[in-house]
Amino acid sequence: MDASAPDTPNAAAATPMMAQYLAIKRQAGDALLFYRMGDFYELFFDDAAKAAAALDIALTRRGKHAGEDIPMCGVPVHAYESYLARLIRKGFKVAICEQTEDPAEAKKRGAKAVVRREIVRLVTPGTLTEDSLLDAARSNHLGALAVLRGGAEAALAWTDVSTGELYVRATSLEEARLHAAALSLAELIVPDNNADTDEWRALAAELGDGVALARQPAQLFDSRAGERRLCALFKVASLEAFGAFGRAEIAALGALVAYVELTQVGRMPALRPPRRAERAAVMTIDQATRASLELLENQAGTREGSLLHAVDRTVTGPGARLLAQRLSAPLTDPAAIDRRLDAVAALAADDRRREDLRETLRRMPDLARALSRLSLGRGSPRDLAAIRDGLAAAAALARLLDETDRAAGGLPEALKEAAGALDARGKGGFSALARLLEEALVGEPPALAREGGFIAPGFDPGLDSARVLRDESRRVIAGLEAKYRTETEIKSLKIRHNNVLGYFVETPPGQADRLMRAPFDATFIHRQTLASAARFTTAELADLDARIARARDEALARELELFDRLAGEVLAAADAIGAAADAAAALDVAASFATLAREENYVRPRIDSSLAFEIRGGRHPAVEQALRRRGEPAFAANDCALHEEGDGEKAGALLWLVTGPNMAGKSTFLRQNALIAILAQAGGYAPADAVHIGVADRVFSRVGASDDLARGRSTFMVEMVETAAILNQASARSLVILDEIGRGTSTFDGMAIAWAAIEHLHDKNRCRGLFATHYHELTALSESLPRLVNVSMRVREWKGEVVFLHEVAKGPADRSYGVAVARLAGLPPAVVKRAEDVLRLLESRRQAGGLDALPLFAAARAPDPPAKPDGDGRAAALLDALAALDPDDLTPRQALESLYRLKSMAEDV
Ligand SMILES: Nc1ncnc2c1ncn2[C@@H]1O[C@H](COP(=O)(O)OP(=O)(O)OP(=O)(O)O)[C@@H](O)[C@H]1O
Repeated sequence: MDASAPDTPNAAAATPMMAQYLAIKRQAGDALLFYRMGDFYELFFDDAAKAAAALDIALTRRGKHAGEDIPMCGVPVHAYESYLARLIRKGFKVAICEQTEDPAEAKKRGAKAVVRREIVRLVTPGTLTEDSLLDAARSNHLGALAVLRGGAEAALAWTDVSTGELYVRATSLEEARLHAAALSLAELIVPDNNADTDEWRALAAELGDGVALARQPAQLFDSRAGERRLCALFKVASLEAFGAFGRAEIAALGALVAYVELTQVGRMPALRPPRRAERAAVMTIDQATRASLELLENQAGTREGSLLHAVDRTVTGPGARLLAQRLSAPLTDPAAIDRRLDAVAALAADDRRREDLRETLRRMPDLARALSRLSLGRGSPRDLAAIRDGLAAAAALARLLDETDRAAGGLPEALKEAAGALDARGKGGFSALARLLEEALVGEPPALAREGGFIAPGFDPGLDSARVLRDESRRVIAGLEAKYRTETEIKSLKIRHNNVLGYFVETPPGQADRLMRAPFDATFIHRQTLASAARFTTAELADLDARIARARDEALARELELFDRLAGEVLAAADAIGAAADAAAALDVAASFATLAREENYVRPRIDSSLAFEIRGGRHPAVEQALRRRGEPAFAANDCALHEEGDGEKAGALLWLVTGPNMAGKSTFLRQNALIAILAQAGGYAPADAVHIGVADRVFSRVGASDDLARGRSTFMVEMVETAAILNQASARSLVILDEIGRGTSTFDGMAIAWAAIEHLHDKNRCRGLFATHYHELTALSESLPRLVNVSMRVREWKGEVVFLHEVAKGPADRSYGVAVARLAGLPPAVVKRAEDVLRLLESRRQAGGLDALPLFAAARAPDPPAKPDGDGRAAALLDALAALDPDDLTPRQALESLYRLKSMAEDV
């Protein structure tokens, strides 16, 4: 919002403080301004109205401006984080404005001078660092998208300010959507001059509400300025040191760094040198597929039931974040996948050592986030303690890995590297820094440096003597109190302290006279008489008071000096500490996969560069666990083979067409195979008896008929747009899962589209794929498509009820059982009954006239039964009459009559 907008007054008629407020508000732009006044951050005008509504706090008034009341609300400084969190979550940006000079200094300029204030930080969704504002288990990515030469060149750069990682990837605007989805960005910086093109609008729509868009001036994306900014930040003469970056990549990195500088108001987090994320190295998974497979969260946006939730056995926040990242971007290089799997295998083989490692990991604080806060000058003594405890845990982890190495006669490469990084072997190690922090800090330091008390006694002689003076003075005061009591013979005399008087002598009012007379009036100076007490000072006490205050200030200043020194030592080792933090997270992920494999009986997948897709006894990770939690029968494992070797007609990728009734397990089967591929390529073990997969470059998954009303597209339109994306993009290496595509339109249209789509996937894309459908007619496709295999979910009928076996069997399903399922679901008996009639009619007509004669709507409207039913019709009528009876509802006489009626109907059949 512009400060000159009609709802914010201009500065002409303002008081000095209001003039200052309005000037700062102009700098804050559209961010809410938290204007520091004593113990509160206050918001005024429109900001106040917005914040009061968003936070559900009182909107009041403070003074007048241009004759009008000024709306105001405030949040207490000591509890501001929780308010900030709520505002950020609701999509606001917040500019924090502090007093940056001592009020006493301001007074020197004149009685009416306003204390200097400045914005010290702009808080946006992508630039959070506080633990209370961050989810320990999720990365918080800030991205910048640069587009050059009208879209011919583009790059996406991203960072997690809370940990300092910095990446960039050359991309196209189209692909940027995919990357942005893979990263689950919290905020994306885009140049404001592009905002009105169709592509950008499409991008913004695709990213949805979860991502805040920060529109920034196009100059921020200037690649030459970006290069200078990056060289200055990383103190190098040329960026070549980190790799050869293209102009778009530099522009994106430059804009990202500039935005961080802008929001952190010059204080840079300890960003690591930029690394290029290779495009080919990871599996591409678009947003629709992520949502449909529920990779990190379920459709409702929570974790339960997601793949991540089912497989997460990590014990640290950074481990959980890394696991989420790996599941979001599985690898495509079999050698790299094997490196990860080797680490999991080594940890799965040794339960005791793995448990020791996990026990140690549990004590591991979030090193990366503590480090980042320290580098931003937002660190606290607790962050120093986190580094101290983290380094101790890292050393213990390295020792445990070395022991495993000796015991197992060797370690896989990934674990060896982790051990090296954990104790910074080759970089001089952490022992000196660890010892320094160990000696310097108390066990559990307080949260705020400015309150002091975090440096351990014995560490610094200067601090110790200041503290001795302070403590001794306290003892002297106790001595003084005893002395005054004896001298005055007032037993209830006390020495007390408050902020106004400092130390003072207090007596009951009745005794006060005594001190105001000779000889005591020479020593005691009267200050105050209250109803309950009289207060005095003495010269001795005043002197002591001053000494204590001096000692306290000295001690505190010394502690703050030591804090800076310790933080400096930590930051000097930032790279090595960052590498140790990464190694611990990777170890946590490997141990998590190993634990999962042991607990849930997962196997090591075989991953190579073939086109194989062979899964024996596969299970759905989330459904399997959910069934167990609910005490239901165990999950039924199923095989899946999507590739035929050799050079016969069927050689190559296979498409499986899965038919079967609703609720039989089609969707579960489809998804479990995609999830196994993702889990395996992320470097995890898989829920199956055996897995052999030739790496998939992309996984596509679509579920028919899911509404997307939020974006105003019809169900069917969404389905078609998404199906088009698959048909246009799937390669022979891709894995495609289509669940009930075509369901969103009329039967014939839907079936025709599904039919054509399968043919295209079979002939043109030649990918591996699974297709679930209700259209039994599609099973006829296998006659013309040699690599299409019909399978179906087995069900058994028992006493007119369907029993789901959840087994995948070769061959098409015989019929749909939809009506039987409807009965199971509790549809009113009359409706079930009517549906059965309609179904029978439809089926008999279909047999007579073939597919073309399927008169769906005519049948549904079929009014009266034929006047003279044929034999079949009479049998049906008899069954209907029987079904219409409710034995519990009949009198004996009615029952008898019914029996006669049925018997006579039976004679006609
Ligand atoms: N292999 C299995 N073993 C045990 N239970 C299963 C299995 N597969 C699915 N189920 C159970 O059956 C339920 C229905 O499965 P699913 O949603 O996959 O059926 P569907 O055939 O796709 O149904 P619809 O056509 O209605 O979408 C699941 O929620 C799960 O509880």
